[in-house]
Amino acid sequence: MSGAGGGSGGQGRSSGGSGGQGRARAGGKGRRRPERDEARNVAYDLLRAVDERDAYANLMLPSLLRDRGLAGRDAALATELAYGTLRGLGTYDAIIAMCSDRPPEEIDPPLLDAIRLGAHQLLKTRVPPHAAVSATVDLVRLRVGAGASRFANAVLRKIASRDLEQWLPIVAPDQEQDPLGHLAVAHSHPRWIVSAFRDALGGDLRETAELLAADNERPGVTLVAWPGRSSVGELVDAGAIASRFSPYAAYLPEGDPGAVQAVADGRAAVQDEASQLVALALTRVPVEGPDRTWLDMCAGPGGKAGLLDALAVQEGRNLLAADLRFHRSRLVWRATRRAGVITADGAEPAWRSGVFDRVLVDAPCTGLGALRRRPEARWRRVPESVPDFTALQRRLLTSALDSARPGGVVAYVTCSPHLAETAVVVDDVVKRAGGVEVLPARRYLDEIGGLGDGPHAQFWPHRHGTDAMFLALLRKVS
Ligand SMILES: C[S@@+](CC[C@H](N)C(=O)[O-])C[C@H]1O[C@@H](n2cnc3c(N)ncnc32)[C@H](O)[C@@H]1O
Repeated sequence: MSGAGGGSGGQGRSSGGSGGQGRARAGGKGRRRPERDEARNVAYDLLRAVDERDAYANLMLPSLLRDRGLAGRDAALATELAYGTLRGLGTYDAIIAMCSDRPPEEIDPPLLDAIRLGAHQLLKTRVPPHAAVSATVDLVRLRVGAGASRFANAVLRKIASRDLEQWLPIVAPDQEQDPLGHLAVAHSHPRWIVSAFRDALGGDLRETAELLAADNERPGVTLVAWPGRSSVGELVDAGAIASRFSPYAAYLPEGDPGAVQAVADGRAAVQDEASQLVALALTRVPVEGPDRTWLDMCAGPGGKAGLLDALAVQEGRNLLAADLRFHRSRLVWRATRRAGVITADGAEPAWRSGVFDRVLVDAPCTGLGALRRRPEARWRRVPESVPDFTALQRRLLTSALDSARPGGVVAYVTCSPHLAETAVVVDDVVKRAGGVEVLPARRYLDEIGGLGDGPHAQFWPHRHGTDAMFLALLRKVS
């Protein structure tokens, strides 16, 4: 397929403000003024911030929407366009490459982001094709430049000549010859992540495709009713739906969680259901002897600590919550009521060894289990970062076992299903430490189906509607 564009494409001004550009003409033959569409501009600004400043889309978007005065449907549109584009850009770039006279990496980044935004509208939304093309061309005209808008127009018209189903067999590697490459392009994930997911799913490519598809869906909002402070009934009265698995969870089908009174009061919060369940599982394992002191060793920003704290208050236990970073410990302090909160290195603990009855180590990880929530994360992570994480995870789990008393229980948790960060770390540390019993984690998760066959438990977005959270439960025998 021949490329579009010609010499002027991508040579326009780089991204800048739009003020005073209303007199510019639209790209192509049209003589009308380009229209500024605030939802698309916000989406575009978010893409640029992610690219230029390594911004976190989910952290930056709320203030961007607020500053631009977008709410309701406009805010939803801006969010969908930005997140959808960030998630899908692996697929979109493969299609853009077929429709342009230069590979995506040679297109001026501000222009490339705008074209990706247009490609997303054309291939994944119900925006009519002519509106997707003209709105994107207007955006390019206003934000990048006139020459660039002609290039964008030509590329987008080529993209619009087929729908996504028709493009995929053209741009994705053959499914039989290169199944990983096919899944990577068809579901817009880096190949190394597809490979890690396939391994964690026992080599099942069909299920790997289901997981990748689930990663591209917007996750629902799950709330936690902190026991003793609010209840699932209260959340249900506020419009939520009681959850499938956690006795403290409710799904919020629509609306702003901050508008739920219990959340506004700090008696409930937003928390993934698997996050609740792994913390709960730790509290459910019977221990012989005293059960007074609990430790959350990597507690920031305080999701699991919030639930453990509420349970500890109810059951008369003491929780110590630690995090390496001061600002993360402050967030833990805000999320808890009675817990002791400290800034400390869990790998070189400030506390005495062998004193805690229950220890949670929710280790820093690649976060590959939460790709639904962080749309740009899949493109930021690199396989070279895995060994650094696994080295730290080994140190933290070893230290957690050291911190537990004989007979005490340790929960090792990651928000990643990558085997190198999950079972391999646990097997390795258990072997080296000696005197550790591996407990059947599923027994403490109400035997929820689909958590795997081994002693550990692995949640999955496509099976459970949760993040891909991993749990191993270990008892220190001696
Ligand atoms: C996966 S997050 C924990 C999430 C938290 N448990 C929750 O549910 O909200 C990992 C945390 O470990 C912290 N961390 C990293 N290295 C650490 C260390 N050596 N000791 C203690 N905390 C550490 C990070 O700052 C980060 O807040």
